[in-house]
Amino acid sequence: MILLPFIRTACPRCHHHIRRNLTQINPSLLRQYSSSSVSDDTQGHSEDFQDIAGELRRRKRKADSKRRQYGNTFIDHLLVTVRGGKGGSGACALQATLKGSGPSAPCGGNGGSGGSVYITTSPSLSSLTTLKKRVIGGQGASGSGAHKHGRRGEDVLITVPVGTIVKEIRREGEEERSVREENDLGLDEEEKRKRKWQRWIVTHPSAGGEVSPEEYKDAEDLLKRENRWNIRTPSLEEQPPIELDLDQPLTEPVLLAKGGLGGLGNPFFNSPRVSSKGFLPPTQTFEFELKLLADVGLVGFPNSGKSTILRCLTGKSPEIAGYEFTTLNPQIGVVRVFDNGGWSSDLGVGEEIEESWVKREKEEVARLLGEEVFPDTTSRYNAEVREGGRRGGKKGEVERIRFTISDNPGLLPMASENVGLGHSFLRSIERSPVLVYVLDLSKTSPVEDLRVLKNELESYKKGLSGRAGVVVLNKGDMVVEQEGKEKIKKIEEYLQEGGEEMEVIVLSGKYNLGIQGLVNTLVGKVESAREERKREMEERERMKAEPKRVGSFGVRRLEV
Ligand SMILES: Nc1nc2c(ncn2[C@@H]2O[C@H](COP(=O)(O)OP(=O)(O)OP(=O)(O)O)[C@@H](O)[C@H]2O)c(=O)[nH]1
Ligand SMILES: [Mg+2]
Repeated sequence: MILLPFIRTACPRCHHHIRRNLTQINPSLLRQYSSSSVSDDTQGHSEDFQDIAGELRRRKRKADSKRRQYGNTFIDHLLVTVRGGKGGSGACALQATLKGSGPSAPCGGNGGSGGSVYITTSPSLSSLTTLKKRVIGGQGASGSGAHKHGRRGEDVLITVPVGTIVKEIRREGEEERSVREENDLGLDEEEKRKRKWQRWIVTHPSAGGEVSPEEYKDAEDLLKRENRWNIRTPSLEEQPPIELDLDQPLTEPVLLAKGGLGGLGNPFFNSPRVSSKGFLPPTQTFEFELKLLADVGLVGFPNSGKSTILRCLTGKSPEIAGYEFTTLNPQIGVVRVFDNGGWSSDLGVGEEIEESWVKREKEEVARLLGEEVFPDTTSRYNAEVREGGRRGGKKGEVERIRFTISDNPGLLPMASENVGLGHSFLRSIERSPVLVYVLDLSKTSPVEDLRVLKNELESYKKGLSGRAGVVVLNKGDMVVEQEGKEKIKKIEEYLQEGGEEMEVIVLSGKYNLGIQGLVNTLVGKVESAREERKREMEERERMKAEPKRVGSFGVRRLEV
């Protein structure tokens, strides 16, 4: 019963349901076909319809392959071409006059300016997936008769996650591009001049024959006087590239690309057949790089239990499975810690965390039996909060601190050389002030794993390995006491040798044991990292406010 509507909608031969699908997907495609023989086809399975179904399948396949190509739905690096909208052209129009009452006055309106492209941040985004590869501001409308100016083009807003770094890497003015192309073609000066006129001036030869070079020249001079002729785009050397580090939410949008000026109508040229074109702004290429901003980052080899630990700490339920590279994209969860030491988890101590496929199968059975199934843990968690039956966060309990934690794809030796998922994940932990090494205690030599992890972080970025303040030895349930003690001793000795102060915590993520100790440690680390950052910010502000001094005489420089 549940599957029936889905199957009927997906049936490529059923006229009615395909038709409904199409209205949702592409109205223009539907319009194109609705006038054809479909309505005459009483069976509802006409040739045209098979074409549409094929087209839909082709599009879906294309979209799916694109998604796969980008590793599911997470993108953290992207090049985007941005251009402000083109200005609309000025109009050539003449006022209607009575017969014999002299020449008509020009009355063409100016073109509207093009829309600009702005950028803003959204705390609800955690990937660059929603970004288009080409963003263009709306085009300004052309002017029209009776001095009607064209409408302004619409502004476009790009929304990115907090933590995105934006860098302008290429900028090419349309005028410069045309000139370069003309030089490549080897055109002579006369031809170049003509082309330039055509680029900037609109003419209407229908109103009184061919436009003479003198008329063009006059129009050029007038536009030059208004600084609307041959608008140059400064190169990246002349005007530094735009660089934004959006590590804080933006309070208001920032301009990336300005829309072009609109053209001028024929009254400006005092001519019946000359107006000017709108300005086509330069094309800018931006590099977008997302460095997620979680307070805590989990780092470890594949299968060490990072996702299981995220599940223990938060209401989030990431994919958990007994094979490597289950997690392909960084996941961020929020840990809320309450005054009584409890935290935001719906699990009881010792409660087993099942692998995702087991959980899904059980849910399916429960659904068939008609039992209530929460689609994910977040809603189960919310339901329990509502009922007040959850540990921590009950009515009257106060939240002490809240921090974010990222579960990352597993790291492989040579990840710093981009082996495995390499940089894509190292990029996202780079900004977490607290890193947690997650080691599998059941493996032969966890201390060797720790050594490799540290080396990888260090070779990716100097000093990064020292940011880790915690070593978690997971799967503590899988080792016998003596073996466990020996392994822990080796790790502690290794840390002592390096003179590193790291907390070592043994736990079992799968059975939700020992998590309280991890929560307490993380709270301490996050609090001191935040204080440190606050101090740094205050210091930076102080440096900015201090008057600049020249030489050793302490003379104040006059700020102009
Ligand atoms: N016995 C035991 N098994 C665990 C423990 N923690 C995790 N596991 C199991 O280890 C396997 C891997 O767990 P994940 O949480 O998916 O590991 P991961 O580090 O996220 O793995 P990748 O996403 O592939 O990098 C799963 O089968 C878990 O059930 C634990 O404490 N004890
Ligand atoms: Mg995982």
